[in-house]
Amino acid sequence: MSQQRTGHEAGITGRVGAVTPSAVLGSQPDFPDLPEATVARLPEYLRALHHLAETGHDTVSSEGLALAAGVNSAKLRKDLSHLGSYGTRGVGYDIEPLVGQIEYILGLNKRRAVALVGVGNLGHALAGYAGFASRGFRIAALFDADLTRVGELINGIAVRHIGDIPEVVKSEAISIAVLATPAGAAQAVADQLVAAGVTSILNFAPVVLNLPEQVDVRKVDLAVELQILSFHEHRKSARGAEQAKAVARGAELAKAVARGAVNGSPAATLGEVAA
Ligand SMILES: NC(=O)c1ccc[n+]([C@@H]2O[C@H](COP(=O)([O-])OP(=O)(O)OC[C@H]3O[C@@H](n4cnc5c(N)ncnc54)[C@H](O)[C@@H]3O)[C@@H](O)[C@H]2O)c1
Repeated sequence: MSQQRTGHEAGITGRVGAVTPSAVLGSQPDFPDLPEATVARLPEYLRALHHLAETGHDTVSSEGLALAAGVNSAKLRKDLSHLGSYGTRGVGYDIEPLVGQIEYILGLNKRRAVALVGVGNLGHALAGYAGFASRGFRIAALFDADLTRVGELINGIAVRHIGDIPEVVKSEAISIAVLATPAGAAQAVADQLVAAGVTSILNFAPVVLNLPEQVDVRKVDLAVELQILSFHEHRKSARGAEQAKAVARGAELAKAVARGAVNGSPAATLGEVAA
């Protein structure tokens, strides 16, 4: 699933100084100079590194990590060099410190409380997803406007009414919210969340949110992903058709050459085929 920025949606866009391993792990953390595409790949490296650590590895080569993360190894080396991590020739990267570095950069060294608004089909699935906890997030609150849903327990968390957003966002120190309401309700709910103190929103509703500049919004749209795959399918079939035509033309050409060789006038027959 890819995530897209729309309108003023933001991520880490600025290049805000360099980082060294000691800056990451030391007492005076500085913030790294990271292109946004690198930021988008860091979670993949982290996932792959966790898996490698769980399967008993202490070190990994750049090729091994690139393969596990599904990226090109030159890109991976460049990304990790932004963190001041260059690996050791012949050994590769030490997994544990690299995990620490990436977690620090992604702000995952503390578990973040997340609110989810709109506990319908999608919201239920998200609220029940165990993967958030293992990746550093705690679903701290669930909200819905439908009173019949209020009080329902999902993974031990009771659904609250959206009227409780200000109180709960404050008491649970929530800065990130996931929006899974119908499109028509999304802007008003986002405004409520922001007024309560939320500063980052993961928006699943198919609508562009208009929010203050300082609020980071990421949009997830599976239909857009399918449309992109549809483009690739279309291109493959168009190319396939062209290739089939080229093969047919080649076969005609070969026949013409053969006929010409028999008749003694290949140039004329080649001209006929080309036409
Ligand atoms: N991004 C994606 O890939 C993707 C995939 C599926 C669905 N969606 C979108 O996610 C949203 C939810 O889809 P769904 O199938 O779960 O819908 P749903 O109708 O099952 O659930 C919507 C929930 O939002 C609640 N709600 C309505 N107004 C609200 C408000 N003002 N405040 C709080 N809660 C409110 C409803 O009571 C309901 O529980 C839709 O916008 C849908 O288009 C996105």
